[in-house]
Amino acid sequence: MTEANIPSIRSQYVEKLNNLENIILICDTHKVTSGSLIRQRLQQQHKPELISEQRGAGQGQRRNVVTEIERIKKNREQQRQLHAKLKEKQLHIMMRQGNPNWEFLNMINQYRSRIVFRPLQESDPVEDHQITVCIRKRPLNKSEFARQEVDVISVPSKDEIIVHQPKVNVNLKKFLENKCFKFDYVFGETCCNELVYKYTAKPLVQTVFDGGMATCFAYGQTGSGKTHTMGGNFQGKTQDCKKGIYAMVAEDVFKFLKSPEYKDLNLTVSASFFEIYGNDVFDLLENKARLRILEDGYHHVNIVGLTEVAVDSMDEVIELIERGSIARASGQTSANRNSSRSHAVFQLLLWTPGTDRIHGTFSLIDLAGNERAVDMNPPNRQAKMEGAAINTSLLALKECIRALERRGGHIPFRGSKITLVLRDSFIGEKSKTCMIGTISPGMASCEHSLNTLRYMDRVKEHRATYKQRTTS
Ligand SMILES: Nc1ncnc2c1ncn2[C@@H]1O[C@H](COP(=O)(O)OP(=O)(O)OP(=O)(O)O)[C@@H](O)[C@H]1O
Repeated sequence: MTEANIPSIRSQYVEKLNNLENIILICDTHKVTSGSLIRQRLQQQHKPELISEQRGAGQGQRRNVVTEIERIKKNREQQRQLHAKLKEKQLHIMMRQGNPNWEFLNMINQYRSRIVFRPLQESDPVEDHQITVCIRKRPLNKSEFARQEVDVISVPSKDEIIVHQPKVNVNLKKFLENKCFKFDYVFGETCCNELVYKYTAKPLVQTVFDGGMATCFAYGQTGSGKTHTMGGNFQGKTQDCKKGIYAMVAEDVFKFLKSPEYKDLNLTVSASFFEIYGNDVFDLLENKARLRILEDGYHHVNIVGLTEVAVDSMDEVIELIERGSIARASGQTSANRNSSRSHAVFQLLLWTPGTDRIHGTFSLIDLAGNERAVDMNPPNRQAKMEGAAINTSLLALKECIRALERRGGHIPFRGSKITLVLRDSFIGEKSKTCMIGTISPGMASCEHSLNTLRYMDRVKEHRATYKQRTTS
């Protein structure tokens, strides 16, 4: 090989890479088409009437099912191979473009190539827990792609998550610390809000109709997807509130109300939406009016003057969610210009008719960004106070949930305003809670992601397990 040959060899190499990219794209399109066909067929086969017909039809049909399963298996294997090729291609592109973190990317890809991925699927059973702790990883966003951020989070199975933490030792040798955590469910970047809802808040709707208190929290770093999960998908700057857990819960509540089992109870529904910033409560349905929390002689905690709107259709609920979300984002209080500094609480209350007795309550909470609680260098006194208040409230919350799981003993709900307001959710046999930890996948967020996972791990200490391995 002479020097003169180098440009022509390089252009041949680039051409080959481009061909490989085209082949992968074609295969990918084919895979999607055939995948959806198989899914359609399987859905048809699972219709109850068809299943009973199939039973009668006997051996021939059974053979068809076996062939179909084999085809799915083959398809899954092809998908895995394509996935591996795509990752390899991504690595080549990053190396060509001079990504400073390509060595870490290479190590992560090597690690992933040894994992057998088995993510959560719609058909997986929903387990019954008093406290459900789960994690959701969001995909890399446009600006992270532009910064050539490396995705350091892997979701190998429906209940495991691995953080590939990049490290450099004293000899300047780069290596990874792969930290593996286990939770009730882990949702990968391709999971939609509907799937997250199915395994988290949906099972708690029954609790409310059984006369209990249900609570669902979204916890995580700013920008990790808490509002996306609770309030709904963003399309640009506009939020589709129908696609969030707030709205999905309301939809199921209305379905339950009409069901033969609960129709005769004639329960009515009301909704409220407020925000807790520091030690103050602001009404999101009333121009962020400042409210006071008082405890009556029966130890009932009341938010004095909170707007509660009677609702009996989804349109009314969506209107309230939109109104509250806009008020939260607009930041009318001079102090709180950023939604990530406050906890937002959306509540649906079921009332027994003709009385002032609450049958059950569903509280949905979009918590403040947890990185603010650990900010070691706040820019000013106000940020320092904010950070301290968030830290105190998140610690108190963790202790209250742990006390709920221990069933009995001291519940430190006076530790913060959020736990005081949600006091009733931490007592009683019928209370159920779900925590969704949200994770940003980028390398720059690695420390914050680990903090979120450790916090969630401690919420449910006796069940979650934690392993740590180091590879170089
Ligand atoms: N699972 C996801 N899939 C696709 N995009 C997502 C996902 N989660 C979050 N995003 C996007 O990431 C961005 C930040 O998400 P979001 O506003 O929900 O974060 P957050 O944790 O609520 O932040 P903050 O604490 O500031 O309110 C949004 O543009 C959102 O659309």
